[in-house]
Amino acid sequence: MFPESHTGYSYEDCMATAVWLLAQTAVRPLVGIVCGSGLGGLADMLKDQVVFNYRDIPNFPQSTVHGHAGRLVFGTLKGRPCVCMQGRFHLYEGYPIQKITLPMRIFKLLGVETVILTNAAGGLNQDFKVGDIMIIKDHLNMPGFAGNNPLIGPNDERFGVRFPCMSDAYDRELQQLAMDVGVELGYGDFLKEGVYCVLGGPSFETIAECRMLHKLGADAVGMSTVHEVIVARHCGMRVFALSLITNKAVMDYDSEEKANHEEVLETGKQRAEQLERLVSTMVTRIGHNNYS
Ligand SMILES: O=P(O)(O)O[C@H]1O[C@H](CO)[C@@H](O)[C@H]1O
Ligand SMILES: Nc1nc2[nH]cnc2c(=O)[nH]1
Repeated sequence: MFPESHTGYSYEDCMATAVWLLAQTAVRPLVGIVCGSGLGGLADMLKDQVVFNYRDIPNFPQSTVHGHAGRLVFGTLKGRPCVCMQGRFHLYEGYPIQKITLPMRIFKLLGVETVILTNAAGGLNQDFKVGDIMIIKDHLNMPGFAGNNPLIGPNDERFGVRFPCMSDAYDRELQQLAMDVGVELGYGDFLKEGVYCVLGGPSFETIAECRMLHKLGADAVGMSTVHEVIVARHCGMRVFALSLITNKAVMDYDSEEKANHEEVLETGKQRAEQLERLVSTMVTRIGHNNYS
């Protein structure tokens, strides 16, 4: 049904990748960042970079999407050790769901405690504008409803429990921190919060689908993040995620608008600076070791 859907990636495989990476950099990251479409500039903020192309990392998939560079960048962000995925993997690229989420387990084995995920998304909430930043407070996992969940297959307790809780997936303290930092930076007018819905893609939604998702309680729709969140929470990392609203979902049969990837990348460029400042300021204020 799904590509290689039951071939997991063993603890030993993940450990081998983590050990390989740790042998080549002195950076011991506590924060892991995932850059969404057109948001790879976040990785460029890291100082004293050690960069790996995905193709050179054992067991790593390759980025195939325009706007996802395919580099794992280690470095420091205002003195804090970080690792940053400049490019993520999506279901529609044809990878098994376990493979697109593999980097979360490698983050864990590298010592990462907090994961910050970003994405580009279509706005369903009628109060949202293009360029708004939505702090994700919850998600709707549509592929999960159809039986496609990254934790399907044998469970290795060294990563986490068989049935992980998801009602606390998005850390509330980090949501509040983002709101506080955003307001301090003067971003209050375009900082929102809401529910992100993941679909498989790569086709964008029909008008009827957008209307349905909105009725179901989704504020934004995209094709990523949720699978990574599930795997990150399963192995006990703290999660913060945000969506840049890059386009308005088309909800009206009279509309002439058409979702397209060029607009997504263009909006990313326009908001890059604020998004980078928001994330980097958050990183300097995140406590570690028992989340102090
Ligand atoms: O979620 P990210 O990786 O930001 O990318 C989003 O942008 C692409 C569509 O333009 C899709 O891949 C969608 O998921
Ligand atoms: N599914 C989906 N993904 C997106 N990524 C950026 N915009 C969109 C959108 O409108 N729909």
